[in-house]
Amino acid sequence: MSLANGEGVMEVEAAAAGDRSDDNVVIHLNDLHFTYCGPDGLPLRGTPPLFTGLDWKVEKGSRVLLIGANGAGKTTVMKIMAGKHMVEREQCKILGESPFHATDLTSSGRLSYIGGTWQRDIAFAGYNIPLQGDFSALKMIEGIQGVDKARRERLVKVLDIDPAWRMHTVSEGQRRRVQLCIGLLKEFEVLFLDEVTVDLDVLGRADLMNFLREECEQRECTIIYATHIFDGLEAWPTHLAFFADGEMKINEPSSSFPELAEGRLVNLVAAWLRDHEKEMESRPKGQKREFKYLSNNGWGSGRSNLTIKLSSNAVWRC
Ligand SMILES: Nc1ncnc2c1ncn2[C@@H]1O[C@H](COP(=O)(O)OP(=O)(O)OP(=O)(O)O)[C@@H](O)[C@H]1O
Repeated sequence: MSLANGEGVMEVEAAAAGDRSDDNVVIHLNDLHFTYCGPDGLPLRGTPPLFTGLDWKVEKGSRVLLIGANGAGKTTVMKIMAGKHMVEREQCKILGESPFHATDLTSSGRLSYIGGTWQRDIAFAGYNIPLQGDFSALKMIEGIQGVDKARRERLVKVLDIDPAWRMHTVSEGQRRRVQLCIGLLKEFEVLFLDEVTVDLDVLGRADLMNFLREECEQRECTIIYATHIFDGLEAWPTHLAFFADGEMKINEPSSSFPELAEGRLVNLVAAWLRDHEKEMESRPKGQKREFKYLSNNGWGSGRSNLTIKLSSNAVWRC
């Protein structure tokens, strides 16, 4: 670029200003494209891509409530941001790095993802078997190396974990508490929480949310929390993000919503969902859409959860 004319100088200044305004951005989705693929690694024919150019920036220290209807794509986008699905490097940056490629982000604990139930696939036993075994909660928790002892003790207290619990006899809620403790042991910089409070009792949930809020305030870490349970959450988020149709429809600071101060978060969310439903209903039906698939995002947790929609399933019968 030539700096000889005034235009060039202005362009450089504008670029520098843009860089500066991004200094605090820790989560950056930039024209994100994503499609779930079939067993052959190709997009399922006729299935629309989930994201076709999703942009999102989140600043350091934010606590974002990620809101959206069932199937909107919250889990998928969180998994992409947690490095569990491969996308092009430039399309997803967490703490300045591509989370799929920069494995040190997750191994160091700087980026933590806690979601789903705590399950694994076990040969001959089946898929999604809850993690269990005749070992104690303490053994699991102490198995995580490089953790500050005071932090560990605090978390065990906050989550009200009895170190003597045997993991094969605990309830769902107790198992969830141990999962949360393990996910929070390291001092994360960015945390993705995907509907993890469903099994917690009211006090357990309140204590956890207070702990997370303190973490953000004291250490300036960033949390994205996807949930459908909004009771008592009004004072927690710094931002609300409403996600629908593969787009971030609303992404605003909490101060923009008087409903929060009035304790009516659930009404606000219900209105967004209803408006979106109406918008979908008013769209012309039966229109054939052309889909453009930009990249293949092959990760599928070791097995296919997909419906095979090919015209022939001969391969699968042989
Ligand atoms: N492994 C998969 N293979 C193919 N499609 C999938 C897979 N996982 C999810 N999907 C589809 O992607 C879409 C988004 O799912 P996702 O789980 O991200 O939504 P969500 O917003 O988290 O929903 P919920 O609120 O119900 O948890 C859904 O239409 C779902 O059917």
